[in-house]
Amino acid sequence: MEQIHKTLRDAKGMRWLVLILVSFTMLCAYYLTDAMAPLQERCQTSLSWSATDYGFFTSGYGWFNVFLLMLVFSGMILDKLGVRFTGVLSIIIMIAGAFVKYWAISGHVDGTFEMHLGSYQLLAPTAKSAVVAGLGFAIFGVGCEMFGITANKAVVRWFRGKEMALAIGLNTSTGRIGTALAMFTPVPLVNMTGHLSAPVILSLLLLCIGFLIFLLFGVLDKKLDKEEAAAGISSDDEFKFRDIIDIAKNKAFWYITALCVLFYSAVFPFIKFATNLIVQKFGISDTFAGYIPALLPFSALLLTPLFGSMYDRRGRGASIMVLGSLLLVFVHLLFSIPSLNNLYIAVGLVMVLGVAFSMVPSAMWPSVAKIIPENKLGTAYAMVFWVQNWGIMGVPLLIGNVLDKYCISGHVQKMVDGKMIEVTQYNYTIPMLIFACFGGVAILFAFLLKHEDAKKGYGLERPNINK
Ligand SMILES: N[C@@H](Cc1c[nH]cn1)C(=O)NCC(=O)O
Repeated sequence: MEQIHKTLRDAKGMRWLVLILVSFTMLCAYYLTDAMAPLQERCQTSLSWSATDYGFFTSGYGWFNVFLLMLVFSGMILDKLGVRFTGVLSIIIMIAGAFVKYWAISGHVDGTFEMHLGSYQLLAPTAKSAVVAGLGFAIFGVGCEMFGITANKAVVRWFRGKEMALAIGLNTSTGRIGTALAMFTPVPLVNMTGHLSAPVILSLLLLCIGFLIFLLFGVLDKKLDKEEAAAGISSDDEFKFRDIIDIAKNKAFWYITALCVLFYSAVFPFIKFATNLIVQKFGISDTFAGYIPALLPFSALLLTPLFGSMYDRRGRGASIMVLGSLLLVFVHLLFSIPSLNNLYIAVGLVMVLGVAFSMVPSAMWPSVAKIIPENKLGTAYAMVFWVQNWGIMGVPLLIGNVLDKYCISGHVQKMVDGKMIEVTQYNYTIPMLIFACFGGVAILFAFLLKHEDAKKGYGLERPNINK
């Protein structure tokens, strides 16, 4: 019988199985990334965290990635040692980070912490539990970002020339299921168990399952290696320092990176504060308030593959990014208007934000693969993520500080565990305007990217599927 499939990746079922295996761990990783977001007020009442403490802890995700250049090293490890090794390493790091985070928020750490350099105060008094939880989140962030670039590279390897954008979109979408679950399960879990750390324990369990599932992917990927070697297909994966210079010389790469950091700075940190925004602005209890931001990843998880598939078949990647950035600004500006405090408006705006949050990622990540050759892709994704992590780290810090300095609108007494506790109220107008500004500059870079593509012919406006 004539041989139909040259390698495993030519077998459709195998490609999609690989996607499922890689994506499950993505779901677990994204769950823990946002699992504390609906618990901002609970952290205030149970651990005495201010908005600044919460912002400080949230910024932890990027500390090691940014300052220790862990993301850049992750890219090098990925391009040098491959997706299987890097994937396993990243999951182990995530588990270690999750454990530290669990330790910090489960009542083992008390008191406050401050840091001085001579007479200069580096860190104002901050809840020690927020500092240790931030350290755990920083370790987890290294693993999570390492896994993100590994998953992207694995998917590109298995899907290039096929349904690449759809596959990347579906992989991201599975991550969004994790984010959606993180929006509405933590509060019920804490209520049920009486422990603030319950969602983190669930994440630890999920990550261990993700580890086992990723090992299965490793078996298939190794088989593909062998088949490609036998067929004389070489994967020129070796990392060279020159790669960083080559990538850095590419103007389109910097436009897409700038768009990435600005766009995501207006989305991921927004998610971290969104539950509290809904509580404060729309007067809903935090048990239900998390359901509204959950609509954001929900709509994104349905629409990201749709836009990915559109991009595969029809092209228009750069235009999709422009439109997505415009929608982002529209939503944040409307959120900033104090009189627009009707719950239906909140639901509508979050859903439109979900559309923007589908459009930009579904076009952005496959576009990187069109601008940068595959053998440098691990390093390229790592460099984009590294810049993006400045935003993921810096913006929550900024918003937390702005809230405590300029946005306190009052205090209310709430009954928590049988005790009356004073809870601070915030007005979110200034934070929403800050998010809108990031979106405004993102639009500019989306246009610059479109223009550069028209000049250099990267094919961002062309379909991905080879006919
Ligand atoms: N670098 C990641 C950041 C992230 C957020 N949640 C988990 N990881 C990223 O940008 N991933 C791509 C995406 O669109 O989620």
